[in-house]
Amino acid sequence: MPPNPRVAKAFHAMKAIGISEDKVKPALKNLLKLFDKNWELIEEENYRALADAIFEREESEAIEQSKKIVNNEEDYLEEEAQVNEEPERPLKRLRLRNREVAQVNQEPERTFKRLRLRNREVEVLPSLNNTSLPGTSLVIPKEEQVELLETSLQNQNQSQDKADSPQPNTKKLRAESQERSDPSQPSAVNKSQQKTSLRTESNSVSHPMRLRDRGKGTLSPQIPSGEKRSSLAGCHKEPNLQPSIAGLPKQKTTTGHVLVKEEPVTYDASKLEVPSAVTQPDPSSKGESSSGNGSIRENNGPDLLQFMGEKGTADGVPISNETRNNGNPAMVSDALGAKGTRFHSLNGSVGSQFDEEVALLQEPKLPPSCDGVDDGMQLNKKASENFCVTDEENKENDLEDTNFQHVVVSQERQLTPERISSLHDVVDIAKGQERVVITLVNEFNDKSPPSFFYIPKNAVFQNAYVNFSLARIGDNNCCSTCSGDCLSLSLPCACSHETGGEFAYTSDGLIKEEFLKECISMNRDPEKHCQYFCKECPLERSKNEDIVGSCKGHLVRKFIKECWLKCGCNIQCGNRVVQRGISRNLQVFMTPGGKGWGLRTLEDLPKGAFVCEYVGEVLTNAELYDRVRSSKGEEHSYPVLLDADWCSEVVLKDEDALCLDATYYGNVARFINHRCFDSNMVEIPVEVETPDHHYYHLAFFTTRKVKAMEELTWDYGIDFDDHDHPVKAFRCQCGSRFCRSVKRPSRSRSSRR
Ligand SMILES: C[S@@+](CC[C@H](N)C(=O)[O-])C[C@H]1O[C@@H](n2cnc3c(N)ncnc32)[C@H](O)[C@@H]1O
Repeated sequence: MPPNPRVAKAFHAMKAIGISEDKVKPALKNLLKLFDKNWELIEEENYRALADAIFEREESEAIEQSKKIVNNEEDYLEEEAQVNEEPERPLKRLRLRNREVAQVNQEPERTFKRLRLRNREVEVLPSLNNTSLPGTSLVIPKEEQVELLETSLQNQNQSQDKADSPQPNTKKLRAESQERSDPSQPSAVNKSQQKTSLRTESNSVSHPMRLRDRGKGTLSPQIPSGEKRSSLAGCHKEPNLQPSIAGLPKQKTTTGHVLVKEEPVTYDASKLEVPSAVTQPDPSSKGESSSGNGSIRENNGPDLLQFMGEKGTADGVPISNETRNNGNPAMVSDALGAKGTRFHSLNGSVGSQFDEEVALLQEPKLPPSCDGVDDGMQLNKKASENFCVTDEENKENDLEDTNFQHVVVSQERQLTPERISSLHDVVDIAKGQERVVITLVNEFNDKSPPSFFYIPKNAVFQNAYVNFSLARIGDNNCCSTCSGDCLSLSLPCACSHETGGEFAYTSDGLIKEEFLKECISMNRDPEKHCQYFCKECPLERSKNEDIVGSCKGHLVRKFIKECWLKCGCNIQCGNRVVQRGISRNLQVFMTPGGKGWGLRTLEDLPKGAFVCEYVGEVLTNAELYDRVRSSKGEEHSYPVLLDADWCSEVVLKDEDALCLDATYYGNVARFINHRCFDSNMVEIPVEVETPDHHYYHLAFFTTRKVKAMEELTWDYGIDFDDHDHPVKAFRCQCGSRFCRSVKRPSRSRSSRR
């Protein structure tokens, strides 16, 4: 049955004020009954009746819940009141919002004790329905908690007569809400984003992370087109090229960064701060991903978005709405009505016809890992300590399945609609553009997510020359006579030629063991692998056009070659993994170790699993160089260097020397932090649209099994000793025992890389 457009409109109207479908559905159903399906009454005054019904429903649920809590704790409290007369109110522990607090009890002082007890015991909010997602879990700043508590106490004092007269703190809250909803006022999120983008005191600058196969210098020179260059084509080994650059003889990438964290470098990754709140992935999500069901939303088209000549990204000026809406990218800091924003699906039992209508209207359900919040669950201390498992920790301790009992604090339901709308983007930072929902949580501080446009595929910024023409793909570069799944062929097709006559993938969609091993080795021990050396290296020239340093070498990398448009196989072909996009349950989270945001997996990942691609703007190195110079200390995500046929005999033009920058346009990979040497992911170049390595995709695969909740990391290849580089490296907090930024007198080269 086609969806009832009126239901859809009602959902849409509620969504616009931050109310998710699962809340709308039962209320709408009731109203339809109540009004005998008279839609006019519901639609009046922009669905006012519906909004009221939802809020009333919430309130009565809260009252119910509060009553339960009161009953449960009554006895204990009596005891506690006699034994323990704590003089100080442990305000900081309290996380209840005023409405709920006000409903707990009519006696303020007593309520307070109850709250204190409850928070001490469990630090969990009462009775939360399943509308909360890990991605919506945000801790209320401490000051706000205090404010809320005070507000609630005053509310209680006056609750007998339910007077309408505004109370001081309520006023404050209202003012805050109004401010947020007032379009003329920047929202709280936007304010902090502004703060981030305006930060000038720091010395952050970007630099491209170089693919280790392709050389070392990072910033491209301003090369006049047509200038004759000589380079040495061919491959020869030249180990110990730069003994002075310990640990990273082939790459050096450095960066300065805005937020050089003051926290000490920790080598023991297990000593992590206990979080105030944690989220729980649904155990049922384990091992599951949407990859298995073959639901593909977008692919088969060119894997590159063209944004030729877009202005404003280089200097961080946000792109206009029209620009955004016409293209795929969606700015993550957007407020209401964002394309593809999803809310939690319904779970209530609702009547038949309505159900069908609603079911058809619903956007895809969130992955199971996103909705497994157990209401009122007690905080399991062990779980909270383990909430964030570092790869080091996991490797060494081989954590048994820890049955994490993660608890969400401060959930969606407690927030005002205004607040919800300002935060709702964190439900899916990909804004519906990936096959999975990617949530974002901050359990440590009140930092907002960075402002950037989420794009699921690379996009050309301006000058980069990327040629996708079908004519370039010859018979040897595709398998036009294949059908179905190329991996099932007894004799591998032409698309396996580049990987030595064998496909890089197993039939389970993982990278083959040997292939993976070699890629890891190339990253960890580049000196052991074949390199090219340019006579005159464009990357070196970029550092200093007057005195060009010698080429540091360009690794001859292993590439994955995937089937593409001219191939006869289907999109489910086992040789099309990266182009199908992200299929794993991932989450952006605030790391506790001073590295800022990071990316973690919400499900166990096997070794060799594709996680995500590094997506960003395709820039020429010259453009990047300009960008870095003009960014003047602005925080920059890490650019990576792409191939430029460095060693070819032809003259390299500016538009041939490419890199990817995810600072202003990027995907989830822009949140992946660096870990020296033993990171749990490795980057592997993937050739999809082009038959050469001029432009390619950079994909991350796991180097070992990765447990759910572990942070995902990769080795940026930074040379922390490269003080000559125009950009300074950040202070590494990776916690690896092989950390290259740690000064150890006896550190040998091999111990570092
Ligand atoms: C690609 S971004 C990663 C996401 C970033 N943490 C954020 O909050 O947006 C790279 C930046 O993250 C920080 N970072 C990444 N790995 C780090 C590490 N091991 N130690 C300290 N900071 C790190 C640095 O500030 C670096 O410039």
